[in-house]
Amino acid sequence: MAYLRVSGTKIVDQNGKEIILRGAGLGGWMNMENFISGYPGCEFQIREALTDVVGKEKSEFFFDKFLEYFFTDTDAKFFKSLGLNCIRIPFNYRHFEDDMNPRVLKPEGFKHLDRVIDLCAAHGIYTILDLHTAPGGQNTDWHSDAGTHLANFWAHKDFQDRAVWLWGALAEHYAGNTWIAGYNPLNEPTDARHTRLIAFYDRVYAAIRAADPHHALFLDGNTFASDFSHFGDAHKKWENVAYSIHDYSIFGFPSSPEAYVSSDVQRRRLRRSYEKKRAWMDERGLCVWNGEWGPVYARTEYDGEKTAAVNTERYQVLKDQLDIYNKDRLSWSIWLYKDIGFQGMVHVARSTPYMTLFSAFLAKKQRLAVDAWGADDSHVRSIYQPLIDLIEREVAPENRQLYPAPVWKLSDRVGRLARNILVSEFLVKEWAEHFRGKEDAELDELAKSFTFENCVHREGLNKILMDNATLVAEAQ
Ligand SMILES: O[C@@H]1[C@@H](O)[C@H](O[C@@H]2CO[C@@H](O[C@@H]3CO[C@@H](O)[C@H](O)[C@H]3O)[C@H](O)[C@H]2O)OC[C@H]1O
Repeated sequence: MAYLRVSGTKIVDQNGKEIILRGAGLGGWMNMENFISGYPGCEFQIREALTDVVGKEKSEFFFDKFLEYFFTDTDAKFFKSLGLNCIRIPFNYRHFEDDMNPRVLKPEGFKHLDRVIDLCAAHGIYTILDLHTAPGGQNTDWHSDAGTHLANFWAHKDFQDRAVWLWGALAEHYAGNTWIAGYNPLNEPTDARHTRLIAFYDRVYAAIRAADPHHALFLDGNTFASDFSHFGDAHKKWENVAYSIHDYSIFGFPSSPEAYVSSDVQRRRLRRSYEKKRAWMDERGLCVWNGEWGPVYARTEYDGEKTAAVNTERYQVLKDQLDIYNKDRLSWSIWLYKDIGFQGMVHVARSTPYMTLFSAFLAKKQRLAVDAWGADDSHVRSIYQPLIDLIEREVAPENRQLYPAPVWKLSDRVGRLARNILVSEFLVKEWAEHFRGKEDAELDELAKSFTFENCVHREGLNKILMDNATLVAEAQ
C-alpha cells in the first residue's frame, strides 16, 4: 500500500485511481468538547477541576479509561459497515506537550492515537490527523480549548513556534504510515488579519515536509474554514495539498430562519453558500475537502413532541447537501461520530451510569444555554438581551463589527462571552463534584458509558449515510 496524494482536484491512490474520502470526525475524544461530552466550558478546565476533587491519580485514570472506551474495534467495524472509509481525528496539543514544559514531547500522547489509527487501518479506514487546539487558541471558540474568545495563537510567535515544532515531531512519528490520508495542521483558524495564517502555513508546511515528504496536507480556510479570499497565490508554494472548507448550513440548526422544506430557493441557498466557500479553489483547479458539516438534532427530553418533525427536516438538509457533494465527487467528513446525543451517529444511552449521574446537570446546562453549539437560549434570552440593547444603543454600528463579524453577529458574541465562557466557568466545579468519593471501579463504569455497546444509534442519519455509500458505489 502506498500513500494517498492530491492530484489536481482529486485525491488519488498509488495507481492514480480517484479515492473519495467519506467519513466522520471523532470529535470529543482526544479533544473533548462541552456539548459532545457533557461538561461546561473547556477541557482544560474540567481536567483541572477533576484533579482538585478526586486527585491526580484518579483523574488520570478516568480520562485514560474514557480514551480507551470511546473508540474500540467495534466502533471501527460498525463505521466500516456503513460504507464509510475515513475518520478525521481531532486532537488537543496538550496530549503531546505540557504548557509548563514546552517543546518536550510527551510519548504517552501517542498511546491512544496510535491505537485508533491502527484499529481503523485494520478495518480499511483511512485517518486524517487534525490539530484541533493549538497553544494559545487558534480560534475564538470553545473547541480550541483556550477558555477565552481571543485567539492568542495569532498574537504570540512562541505559540506558533510550538505548533510548528509539534507538527515536525508528529510528522516524524507518522511518516511511514500509509493508512493516514494526511495531516490537517490547524482546525478552523480565525486570524483577524488573514496574513498570519498564510505565514504559519508556510512554516508548518516546511516543518512537516522536512520530516515527511509524502503525506497530503489538508489546510483549513480562515474564519472557521470558510474564507480563502486572502490566500492569493499561496498555493503555488505548496504541493500535495487539499483545501478544507467546513460547510455548516444554517438550515441544520435551531437558529434556522425558516422551516426547511427543500424548496428550489432553499436548495439554491445551500449550494450558493457551499460554492462561495470553495470559490478560490475552483478558480485555480485545486482539491477541496469538506472537513466538517452536518445538522444537529432535536432531543425528546428537551424538544418534546416536535422532535420527530424537526429531525425529519434536518435529515432533508443532510440529504440535499449529500446530493450537492455527490455531484461534485467531493470528499467529506461529517461532524460527528459519537456524542451524548446532539449530533453524533451514535450516542451514549441515557440509562448509562454517566448519563444517569449527570441527568439533572445536563438539563440545567441546556436551560442556561451554556454550550454555544446549536444553543437554544429561549429560557435565558431576556437576561442577556439588555446587554445587547445597551451595546446597540451606545456603540456606533461601524464599531460593533468586531472580527469574526459578520460570521459572528452581536448576539453570538454576547452569547459566547456571557454564557459559553462566563456562566460555564461557574459550573465547572459543580460538574467535577459529581465524581467526589468515587472509587476506581465506579470511575471505570462512568467512562465505560462511552463504549459502542452502551450507545444508541441515530438510525435516520446512519441509514442516509449508508444508502449514500451504496448509491455512490453503484455509480462508480
Ligand atoms: O469542534 C467543532 C468545531 O470545529 C465547529 O466549529 C464551528 C463551525 O461553525 C462556525 O460557525 C459557522 C461559520 O460559518 C457560517 O457560515 C455557519 O453558518 C456557522 O455555523 C462556529 O463558529 C464554529 O465554532 O463546531 C462544532 C465543534 O464541535
